Amino acid sequence: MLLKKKKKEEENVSSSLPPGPRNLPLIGNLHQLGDLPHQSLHRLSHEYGPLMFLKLGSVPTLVVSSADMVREIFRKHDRVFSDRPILYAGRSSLTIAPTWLLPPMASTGEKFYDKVIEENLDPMRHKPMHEDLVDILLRVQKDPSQAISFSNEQIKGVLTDMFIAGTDTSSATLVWTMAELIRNPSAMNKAQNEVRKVVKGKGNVEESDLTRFVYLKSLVKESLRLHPPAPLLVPRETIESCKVLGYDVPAQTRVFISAMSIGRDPKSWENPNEFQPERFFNSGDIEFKGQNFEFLPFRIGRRGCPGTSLALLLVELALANLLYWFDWRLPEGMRAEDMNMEEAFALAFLCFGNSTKSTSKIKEMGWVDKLVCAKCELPHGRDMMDLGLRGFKVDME
Ligand code: HEM
Repeated sequence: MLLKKKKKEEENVSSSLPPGPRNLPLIGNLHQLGDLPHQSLHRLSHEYGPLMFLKLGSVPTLVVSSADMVREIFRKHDRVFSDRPILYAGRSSLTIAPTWLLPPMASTGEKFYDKVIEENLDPMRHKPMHEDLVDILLRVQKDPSQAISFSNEQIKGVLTDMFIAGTDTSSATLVWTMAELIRNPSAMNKAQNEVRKVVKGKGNVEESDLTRFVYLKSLVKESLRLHPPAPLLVPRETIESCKVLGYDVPAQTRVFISAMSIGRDPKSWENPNEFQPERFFNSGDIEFKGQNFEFLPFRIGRRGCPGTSLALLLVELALANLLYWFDWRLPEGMRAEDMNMEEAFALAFLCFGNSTKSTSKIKEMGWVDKLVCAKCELPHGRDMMDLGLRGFKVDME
């Protein structure tokens, strides 16, 4: 064992760096990433351990893939590991979107947000009852008493961030949860009973009902454990060099925290690959605040997703409405085991190194179209999705 570890260590240029695969000139380890980098890194970490060092092109990169290692790092070096690579910082304060990567989208987005800002500034505009996000940003921008100042460009950057970081992640969570429910009829029954009991004849699930859904919340957590939409979180970068368990971690090392490996780590979770919402049931202990190192779909330490509450609200509300309104089942002859649960590359714009990769999504969404409404016996899975997603839209507006 010791010898094996020694051999692995020797594969790195300097033995004081954490273990990792040998890298090639120029490309480093890029050739080992494949179509689904989070899965390739997960496999590699089985070989090299939960603190793995590699090079993506010339970029020194650290992959952290166990709760224990995350604990070790973030208890001691939270600040050092809280920066983002420079490629995220070009545009706005929060930016996770390297807009230069997607020129056509970026310019379309630019025009769109120009129009939004223009409309909000129009003195003839009908004043809505509540200020929207753009109104608030424009108000703060003009207020001389505010300590911060920012340009229209930065407002556009913030709106882009929210759009990019918020939409695909939330819908992927909803879709994975639906898929798991279809494969687990007893969980589906429990969730449906809970929602229908709480809402009983009201006709619609409302935001105020959400606090009463204990089982439904555990479903969403379990889905995020197994299928985190940002399986490597969003890349961090070390501010300065530091030592982790005696290994050197250089300054400006890119850091991927493998939320996916951590969520399926058998040391932290019993039957880690099984969908068992009960593990979270009534457990107020395991939360999204980044302090439960075995469960990190939204954040770790001081830096994390500012949209967590909104995301949970959107997903829970959509899911509850879908459970309230529909009995879901697959068409005759199609078995739950036949559903394709493979992940596929999906453009969710979370940036992985120098290319856009990848929140994980179910490979073939064909089954969504085939979902049958038990009341009218017609396949209208798409309508169901629309209903859920309309919930998103209404709330986002
Ligand atoms: C299920 C839905 C979502 C998931 C799983 C998710 C997950 C994440 C993760 C893992 C990060 C990086 C955290 C880290 O490095 O520690 C992040 C960052 C971010 N998220 Fe989310 N997110 C979701 C929804 C949203 C929504 C709805 C919004 C806003 C409307 C949003 C806005 C952002 C922004 C702006 C950042 C960058 C923050 C920074 O760089 O400091 N996210 N998200």
